Amino acid sequence: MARHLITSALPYINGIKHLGNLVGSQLPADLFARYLRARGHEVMFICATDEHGTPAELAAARTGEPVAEYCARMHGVQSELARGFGLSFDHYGRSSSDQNRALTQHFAGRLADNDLIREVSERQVYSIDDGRFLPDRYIEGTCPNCGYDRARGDQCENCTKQLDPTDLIDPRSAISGSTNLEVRETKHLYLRQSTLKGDIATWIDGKNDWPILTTSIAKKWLNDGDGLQDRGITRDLDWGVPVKRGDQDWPGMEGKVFYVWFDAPIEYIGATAEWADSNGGDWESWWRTDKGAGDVTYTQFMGKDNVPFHTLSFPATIIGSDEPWKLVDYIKSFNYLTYDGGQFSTSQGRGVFMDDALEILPADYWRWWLLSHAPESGDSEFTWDNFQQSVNKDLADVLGNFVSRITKFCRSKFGETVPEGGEYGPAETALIGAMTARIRAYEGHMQAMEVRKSAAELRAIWVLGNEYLQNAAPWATFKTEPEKAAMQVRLGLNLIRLYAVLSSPFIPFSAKAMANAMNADDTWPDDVQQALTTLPPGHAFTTPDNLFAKITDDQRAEWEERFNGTRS
Ligand SMILES: Nc1ncnc2c1ncn2[C@@H]1O[C@H](COP(=O)(O)OP(=O)(O)OP(=O)(O)O)[C@@H](O)[C@H]1O
Ligand SMILES: [Zn+2]
Repeated sequence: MARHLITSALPYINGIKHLGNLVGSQLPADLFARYLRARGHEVMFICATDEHGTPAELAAARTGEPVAEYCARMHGVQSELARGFGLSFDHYGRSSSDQNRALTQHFAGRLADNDLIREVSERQVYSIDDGRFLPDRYIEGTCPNCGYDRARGDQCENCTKQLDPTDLIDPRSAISGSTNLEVRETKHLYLRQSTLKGDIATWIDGKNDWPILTTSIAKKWLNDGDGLQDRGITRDLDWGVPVKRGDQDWPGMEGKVFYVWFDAPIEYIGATAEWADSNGGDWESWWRTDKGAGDVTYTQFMGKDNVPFHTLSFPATIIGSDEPWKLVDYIKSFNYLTYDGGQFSTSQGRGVFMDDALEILPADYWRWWLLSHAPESGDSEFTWDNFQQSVNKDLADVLGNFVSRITKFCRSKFGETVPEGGEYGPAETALIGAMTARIRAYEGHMQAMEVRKSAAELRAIWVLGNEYLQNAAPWATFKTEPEKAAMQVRLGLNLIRLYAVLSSPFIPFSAKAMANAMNADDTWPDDVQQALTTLPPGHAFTTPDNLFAKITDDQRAEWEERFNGTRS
């Protein structure tokens, strides 16, 4: 048994996540966590909402709630949806927690002690009417690059150019619209990442087994242009972790908070501390190599835009602290899922969002499609047509049909108990051989986090059973050799149990329904031949309702229409 720490990129708090967010981080992390648990490993699976930063404040301002209340409410909404999708977090925390606040201040203090923080005096736009600075998205104006008149202080959405608030032409406050602005001097803390460049480069260079997507992004930021740059880690905002040096005040930094990207990854640790505080566990044994985390394997999951922060900034914080914190061992990154010829977009409400998805179909339908089409080697596209085909073929025709045929046939001829009699012949021996080879391949892909290959292998395992059933044809055998038919059905019922165990990381709800129907445990099939005798003659089962309903053409057309615009 090994110990595995798994984290998913933190979903941002300002709204409900879309299917792209789900398949780019939380869902594959859940797949891996469920697989490792099924193999008997000790797993700590952590996620949390990322709650600081200007988009949260602006979203709260739109609903009229105080930002802390807005975040608490949205955390509740996201937790509920996570449960609905079967995301099996050991803890789903909040980056605004007391634990994260203390840890963030602690890291900043350590970095300062190690001379890795410098103070920079910079010019920022100040709104006289609002009585505050206007960082990032708090300011809008005309883009100096393309002339778009609603560019934001951090980026122009039209031409994607990264901006500084002082670059904007005709700037105005995003809060009040006021143009009564001036540029004022303000002091900020910068993390001296450039000093750590050598250490980080050496660390990345040692990661030969990481996905190329991960290392290529890291190396680009490390080496392109002037190389790794120092980064501002504070902001003139109210909402966030107050700037402190450990538990001491930081002279000159009064009223400022840490930048959201500084405190968000620290919340992986913070959320584990939250877990420990509510469950009585030992969080340090997962994170401190001097306190038991030496044997932990740590894997992170995220979409490609989050890679720089996880390969450079967060490691700079960890390495720079010069304390024995656990560094990530493997970063599984994803390309983007696109929606029907365009991008998923939270700000524009484009695509399918987690709440709507669960309203129209059960979670397993989405889990299966998303994981079997995960954007691993390149972007992948969601289309309703592809979704319908994949659900109908893989889930309904292959798996669902197998379960239904075996159980219904058995019930009609032998009753709802596993029948006895008959001996394996060559067909069964061949099946067990083929099944064993495929299951071992499946394990290899799952261990390597090859999500699509794992899905393809699982599907092939389902197909093997279907082909066996088609050839064995117990409904025909029964007429002349009832004992042989009994053996075939017994094997089929045991295959259902086997499928429940193997499929549970992908489709946990349906797997549970299958296991419940078979009154079976969830022991992993280390020995396939033996696993197929788990349900002995006389063992009672119940015939499950149809596991999967097919998506009709009418439904597909209706949903295509319903989700082809944007939602507010
Ligand atoms: N279309 C996508 N496909 C795959 N992963 C995505 C996609 N969009 C975002 N992600 C990933 O989803 C995770 C959660 O992201 P987050 O909640 O911060 O939203 P985001 O990146 O701001 O996306 P959006 O701008 O669409 O709201 C991150 O790991 C991010 O990289
Ligand atoms: Zn522009």
